[in-house]
Amino acid sequence: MPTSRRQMPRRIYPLRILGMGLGGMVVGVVLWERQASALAWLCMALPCFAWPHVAYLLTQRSADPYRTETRNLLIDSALTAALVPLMHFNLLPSVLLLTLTMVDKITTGIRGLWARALVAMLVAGAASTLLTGMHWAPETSMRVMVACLPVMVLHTLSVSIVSYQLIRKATHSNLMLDELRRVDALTGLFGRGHWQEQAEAALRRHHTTDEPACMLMLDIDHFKSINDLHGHTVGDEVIRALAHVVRGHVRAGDCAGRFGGDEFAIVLPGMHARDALAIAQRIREQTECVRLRHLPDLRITSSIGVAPADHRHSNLRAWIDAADAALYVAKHEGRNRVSGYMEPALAPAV
Ligand SMILES: Nc1nc2c(ncn2[C@@H]2O[C@H](COP(=O)(O)OP(=O)(O)OP(=O)(O)O)[C@@H](O)[C@H]2O)c(=O)[nH]1
Repeated sequence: MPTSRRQMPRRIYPLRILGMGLGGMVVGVVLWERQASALAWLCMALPCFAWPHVAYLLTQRSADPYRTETRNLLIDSALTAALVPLMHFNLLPSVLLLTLTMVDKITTGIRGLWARALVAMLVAGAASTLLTGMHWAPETSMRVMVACLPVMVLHTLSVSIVSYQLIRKATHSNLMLDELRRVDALTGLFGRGHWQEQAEAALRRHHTTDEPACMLMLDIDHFKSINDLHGHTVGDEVIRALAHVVRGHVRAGDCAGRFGGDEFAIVLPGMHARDALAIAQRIREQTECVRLRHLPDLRITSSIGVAPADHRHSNLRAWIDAADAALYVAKHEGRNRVSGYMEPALAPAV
């Protein structure tokens, strides 16, 4: 069961004490004004002051506290509606208490609870009218109006505070979701979706303003054998180490992402092919220097294809294909090298 559901009874307990207690005081003022019988006072005191504790005990002893609490919420509404005939339909407190109990049901976010509460209120209101008799005295005195004020103020404030907390929580969760969508969990580089959006933006800029941009497609050499020989955990470590190298060679405005398993893609906006090839060479050289602490003899190399953005690239796919083609050349020519699309392949700088 989600934590929020498990904590629901504990969260509601003090709110129920406060809400029912303040409601009880309003009803008490009405009963006092009309000099109600002791039985009427008892009928007010039990739901308003004893019920919150009974409800809490019920949830504490329940095998399914969430379900019990949902039922308790319906009982809250029924008890509130039963107070209305007891107050002889005194207009302001009746409308106020019925509205607030409905607001409480709606703000739980439990699907359909308000509709079930409405039924419970109608039944309880009718039953209470039958038992107490139909006495119609809707006028509200100034004294009762004043007694209603704390309920209005405190309820509005508490609902606002809860809404504020919920909005903060939802905003935080949305940010986390966005972060998960943007960032690859293993490497901390951009995930493929976000990388593609950035790459598309760079290509669009190239088409509209002629701003140069280059794409680097990097693949770890013989990565499958690293996995096969040393296991996937070591494979993951190698991927992370490569991501570290990549991160060390990109500027703030560049976009480095994990394209797939052992493949990385980097977009360098504003950069011409010559500079991009130099960066690719540095990344390749740095890859050779990577050492895992517990496997110092493991040698890692990478192959990198470089493709400048071109007006003939009608879409991102075409640009990626160009970088892939360059990567294929680098692999084909023996790996551990950089190959530029339309540029002659560069031998490893040893
Ligand atoms: N450890 C690990 N392995 C992965 C992950 N994603 C994909 N792989 C593995 O990466 C390997 C990819 O190998 P390839 O790039 O196809 O081939 P390669 O061995 O690198 O050969 P070349 O690229 O031709 O040098 C496959 O064995 C995948 O199972 C991952 O997140 N972690």
